[in-house]
Amino acid sequence: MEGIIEMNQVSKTFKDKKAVNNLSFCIEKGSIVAILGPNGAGKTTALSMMLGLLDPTEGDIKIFGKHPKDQAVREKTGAMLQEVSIMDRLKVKEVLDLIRSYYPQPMDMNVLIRLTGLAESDLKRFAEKLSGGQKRNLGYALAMAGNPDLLFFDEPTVGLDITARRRFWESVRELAGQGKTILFTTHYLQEADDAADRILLFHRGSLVADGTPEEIKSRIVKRSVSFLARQEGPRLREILKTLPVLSDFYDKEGRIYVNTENTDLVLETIFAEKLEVRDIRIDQGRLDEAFEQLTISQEEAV
Ligand SMILES: Nc1ncnc2c1ncn2[C@@H]1O[C@H](COP(=O)(O)OP(=O)(O)OP(=O)(O)O)[C@@H](O)[C@H]1O
Repeated sequence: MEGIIEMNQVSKTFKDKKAVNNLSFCIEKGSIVAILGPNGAGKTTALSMMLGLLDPTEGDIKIFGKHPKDQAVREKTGAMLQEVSIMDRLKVKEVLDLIRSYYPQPMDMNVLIRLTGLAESDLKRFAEKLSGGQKRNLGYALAMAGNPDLLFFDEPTVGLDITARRRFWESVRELAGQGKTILFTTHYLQEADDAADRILLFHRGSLVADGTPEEIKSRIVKRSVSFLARQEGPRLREILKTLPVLSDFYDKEGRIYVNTENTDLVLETIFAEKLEVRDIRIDQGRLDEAFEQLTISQEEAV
C-alpha cells in the first residue's frame, strides 16, 4: 500500500509544554483515519504539523513523500479547520470560484455542490450571512475546491445537525472510494467507530492505541458473561477462578458476572463442566464509558 502520511518520531514542545510526544505512524492511500482523544490530547497540534502550519520540535514528517510545506503537497491537500474563516463581501459562488482558480485541476462545481449539500440558493448569498451549519458546508466545499487527494478535517461535525452529519460522512465515504485519503479529529469514540477504517487514539500528546474500530473497541470495552446459579456452591467458584481469560468476577443482585476477553471460552467451560446455571447473558460494556475509563487510567499511569 502507498504511504500518504509518514510520521517519524515527531514531537512538538511549546515552551515547556510537550503537546505531541514521539508520534510515529503511516497512513495509507484511500483510508479514513480518525485521531481520537479528549481535550488537549494533541490532535490539533499533530494535524497542524501535517499541514505544515507548525514545525515539529523533533522528528520528521513526509506527505506524499515530501515536506508538508512543499508546493506539490499543498496542491494535493485540502483542510477544514475548527474555525472556518470566510472572506467578507463575496458571494458563496465567488469564493468557491476564486479558490478553485488557484488549483490546476479543481473539483467540478456541480460535484462540489452535490457533495457538500450547499443549495443553489446558498450560492448567491454573501458568505458571511450563512448560518453556522451552512458556513461549515462552505468550509467543506473550500477544502475540496482544489479536488485534493488528501483531506484533513479538524472536528468536522461540530455544530452540524443529524442530517448534515450523515450527508457529510456519506460524501467522505464516496471520496475515499475514489482513492482519496481522509484524516479527521474527533472527541467521540462513537463517531470514530461509525466513520473511520482506523483509529489513532491520542492521550496527553502520545499515541496510546492504533487499530481498526473493532480492535480498539475490543481492547477497551469490557465484555461479561453473567448468569444465575442454581446452587452457588464452592465448585462453581473454583472452576471460574481457574479460567485463564478471567479479568474480574463478582455477584450483583443474585447474578454472577464474569468479566472476560473471551466469552466463548467461559461458555464452553460452563457447558463442559455442566455447571448448574441458568439465564446466561453476554453483555458488552458501553463504548463511551470504556473510553472515559481508558483516558482516566492513562492519566493515572502518567
Ligand atoms: N500555541 C500553543 N502554545 C502553547 N501551548 C499550546 C499551543 N497549542 C496547543 N498547546 C497546548 O498543547 C496541548 C495540546 O493541544 P491541542 O490543541 O493539540 O489538543 P487537542 O487534542 O486538539 O484538544 P481539543 O480537543 O481541545 O481541540 C494542550 O495542552 C494545549 O494547551
